[in-house]
Amino acid sequence: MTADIHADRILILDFGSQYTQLIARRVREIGVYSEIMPFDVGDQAIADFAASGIILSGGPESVAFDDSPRIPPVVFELGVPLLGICYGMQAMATHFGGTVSPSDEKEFGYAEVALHEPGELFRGIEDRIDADGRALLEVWMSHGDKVTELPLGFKTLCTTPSAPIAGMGDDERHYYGLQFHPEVTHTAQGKRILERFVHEICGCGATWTTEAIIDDQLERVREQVGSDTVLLGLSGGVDSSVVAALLHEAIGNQLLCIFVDTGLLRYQEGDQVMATFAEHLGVRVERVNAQKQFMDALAGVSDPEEKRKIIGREFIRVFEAAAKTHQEAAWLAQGTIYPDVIESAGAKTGKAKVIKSHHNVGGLPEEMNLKLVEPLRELFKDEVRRIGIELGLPRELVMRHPFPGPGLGVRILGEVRPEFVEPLQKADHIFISELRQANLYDQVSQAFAVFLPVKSVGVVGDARRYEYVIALRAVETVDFMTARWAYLDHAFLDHVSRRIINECGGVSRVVYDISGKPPATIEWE
Ligand SMILES: Nc1ncnc2c1ncn2[C@@H]1O[C@H](COP(=O)(O)OP(=O)(O)OP(=O)(O)O)[C@@H](O)[C@H]1O
Ligand SMILES: O=c1[nH]c(=O)c2[nH+]cn([C@@H]3O[C@H](COP(=O)(O)O)[C@@H](O)[C@H]3O)c2[nH]1
Ligand SMILES: NC(=O)CC[C@H](N)C(=O)O
Ligand SMILES: [Mg+2]
Repeated sequence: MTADIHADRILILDFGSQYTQLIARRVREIGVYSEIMPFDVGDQAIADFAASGIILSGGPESVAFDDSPRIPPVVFELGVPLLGICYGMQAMATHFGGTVSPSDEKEFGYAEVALHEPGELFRGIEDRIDADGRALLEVWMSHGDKVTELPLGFKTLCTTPSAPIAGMGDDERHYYGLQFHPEVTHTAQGKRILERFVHEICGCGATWTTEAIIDDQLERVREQVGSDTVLLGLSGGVDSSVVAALLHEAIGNQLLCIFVDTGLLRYQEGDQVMATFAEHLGVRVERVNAQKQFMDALAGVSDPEEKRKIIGREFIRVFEAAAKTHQEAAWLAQGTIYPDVIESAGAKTGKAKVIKSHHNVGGLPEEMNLKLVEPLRELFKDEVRRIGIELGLPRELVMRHPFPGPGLGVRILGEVRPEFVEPLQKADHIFISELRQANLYDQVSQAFAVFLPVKSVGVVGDARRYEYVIALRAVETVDFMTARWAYLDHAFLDHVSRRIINECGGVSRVVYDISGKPPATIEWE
């Protein structure tokens, strides 16, 4: 039996901050399992979680309004340390009878706080000492409201000129509040502050490590599936590849991967996936050549949502057929990761609007009778990547940009015609190889080419050319929810454009997409 890596655990109650996921990732980076729950999840769920400590996130609302979110009283009955961040601090102050006032001066971005009295939370932490001998911290703020009167039992820990109570604490009950955000990297000592809270104040050990997560998962998967056969849809993307490596380690030949060549994959991707998994890693992989099936199903369809649904449906057909052929299979493995779980919970509450129907194996029909195995369900992408590296997957594969399940089906705008696929694959390949060559690939979060089925005039060798347009897209983002377009060097873009027009055939013009998300999305469809 391996050590229980979930024994020490931090609960994060979400009041709607943009940084809630970041808090959970930071806590895990410092070695402690953490989960996010909505603040109104209910007393039972909060108590049952058995947290060693609770962090109350920031949020967009103002405690000045009576109907804004409040901290559920059960939180104070559990006798565990609490850390309120921004809205969380303001809600805590309100709960204990302090005063929170809207401030004249809104503070966004960089600020310098002076430590007043470090207390347990700031013990040994400072960035520098000013001329008056005060310890200073460089932090990042984003608030309008502020605590103006301390609740009973609390002391002021730190101050800024515009927020005299920028941090408060009660070392007896281990309750703390911070007006700034320790979870963002701009707060230089943020990680150490969280470390003090999680390790020293909550007493959590650093048990959440890559090796321990792997050991734990191997044990759980073996226990879950016994000697049954497991089917896995392997795309060659990061998540399903890491699931493949993990399951291969756990159950060896009981794993059977189904790789679907939709004909809408990246340049030579099919051969690469087979070479990596079947030949080098010894994983059982069955390649289903379904190019014609997908292309026929898409013929004549140009609406993006309809195309996505058709592709999703054809995937299901292929998996169903595979399940029939392999009657012995009792399990279906999926590369579902924690952000998928959080986001689909958000979608279920009906608050989020459907912008795109993301292709998802989760839509598989009940009649398949396959039970689900989702070993990455609790993990963030960076944790998934570390596991992939630890399990010996090639770095290039693990650090790959995400590639949507519908593939080039949503990167050929409008009707997907077979003759558009090859020029797009080639253009994309040129762009990606040049990014790698220039050491830019890892600096952008996702990059790809899009095929625009509009013709434009060009001139080559004194002759007229009337051909299609390729758009290049490269974005920088942390969570893919918002993104900015990458400021790629002009000389670099010029070089890529020339290569694409010269080498791809059927292309007379290359454009670069300079739209952020929002208002644009990352994919064009
Ligand atoms: N061509 C394919 N063949 C088999 N399964 C696929 C294919 N494309 C997608 N899938 C399945 O759909 C799931 C969701 O796709 P998604 O793109 O979100 O994940 P991924 O491809 O594993 O990783 P990444 O996000 O890095 O691309 C995959 O985990 C995989 O199980
Ligand atoms: O597996 C997937 N199935 C899909 O249907 C899908 N649509 C978009 N994406 C990827 O999600 C991220 C955000 O994309 P958008 O800004 O276009 O919504 C980007 O990384 C996109 O590549 C998908 N991934
Ligand atoms: N980032 C936050 O949590 C902001 C809290 C609150 N809405 C304010 O403006 O002060
Ligand atoms: Mg993918």
